[in-house]
Amino acid sequence: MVLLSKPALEQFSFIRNRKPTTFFSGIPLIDLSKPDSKHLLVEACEEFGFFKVINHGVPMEFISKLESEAVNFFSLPLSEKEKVGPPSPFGYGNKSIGQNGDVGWVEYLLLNTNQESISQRFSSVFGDNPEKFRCALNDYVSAVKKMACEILEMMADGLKLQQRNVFSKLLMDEQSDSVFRLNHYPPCPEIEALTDQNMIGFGEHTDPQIISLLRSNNTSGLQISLSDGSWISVPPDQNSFFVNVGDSLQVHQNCCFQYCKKQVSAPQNEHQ
Ligand SMILES: C=C1C[C@]23C[C@@]1(O)CC[C@H]2[C@@]12CC[C@H](O)[C@@](C)(C(=O)O1)[C@H]2[C@@H]3C(=O)O
Ligand SMILES: O=C(O)CCC(=O)C(=O)O
Ligand SMILES: [Fe+2]
Repeated sequence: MVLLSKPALEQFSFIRNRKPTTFFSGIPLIDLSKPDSKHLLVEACEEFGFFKVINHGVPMEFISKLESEAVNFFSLPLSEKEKVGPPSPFGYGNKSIGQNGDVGWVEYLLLNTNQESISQRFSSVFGDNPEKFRCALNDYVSAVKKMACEILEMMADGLKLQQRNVFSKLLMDEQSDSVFRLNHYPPCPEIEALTDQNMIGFGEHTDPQIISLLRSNNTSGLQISLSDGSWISVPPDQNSFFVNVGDSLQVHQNCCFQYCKKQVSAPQNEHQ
């Protein structure tokens, strides 16, 4: 029998002392079926950097199929899952996140969204029916990419940029480095009961991409940091997607968004 004493547990880098935060109700809501949402979308990117989308067009059938395939995959014995790991950079990972030695109480599959790379390496793992997993992945990833393009094009529209596809073409490029990540946060009741603290699944970070689209089953835990440095809990919603502005868009925002604002608010001055 192995027992972890409290001081030993405190050494655990998975556990932090962050106080639980209350659910926040002010997350901007964007209805993708309304063309007028483009203005709200730009505002949400600028002011908040995080928003929730509804009427996103990703069929619930695709979402449920992928979720059930993911549950099957993560239920496999560790030795089976490790056949497609470690992520270098793509594949199955467990607790180690990224190349900088970060750890979390999470296991995941990290894939390139390029269809070919999704279909190759993983055939051996998906048990009796690899086609089923592959198909669920392809359907889901294609539908989410379509939604991401719609969001990026609405954003370009909202900014009155001449080329509507200025952002979305980066995603549609065959060489696009967009990634798909399937995170599973296993329960850890023993340690949580002993420490009275929640395990950190995926520690504090920013996403380097343009945008990240997040969807979870009805599980709470996602937190975001506001510009004043406070952390808030995002109320889960399994029927919606959450969009996080990544570092690359934030860089654009700092120049392009401000520039476009000037263009919109003082067009005459621009010509003088
Ligand atoms: C801890 C980390 C994992 C990550 C690189 C990072 O240092 C911080 C950002 C993480 C993230 C989040 C979005 C994507 O899943 C990812 C592939 C990325 O580009 O940034 C991961 C990185 C990773 O898993 O390597
Ligand atoms: O799993 C989540 O809800 C968020 C994880 C995350 O931030 C990421 O994968 O970049
Ligand atoms: Fe992230």
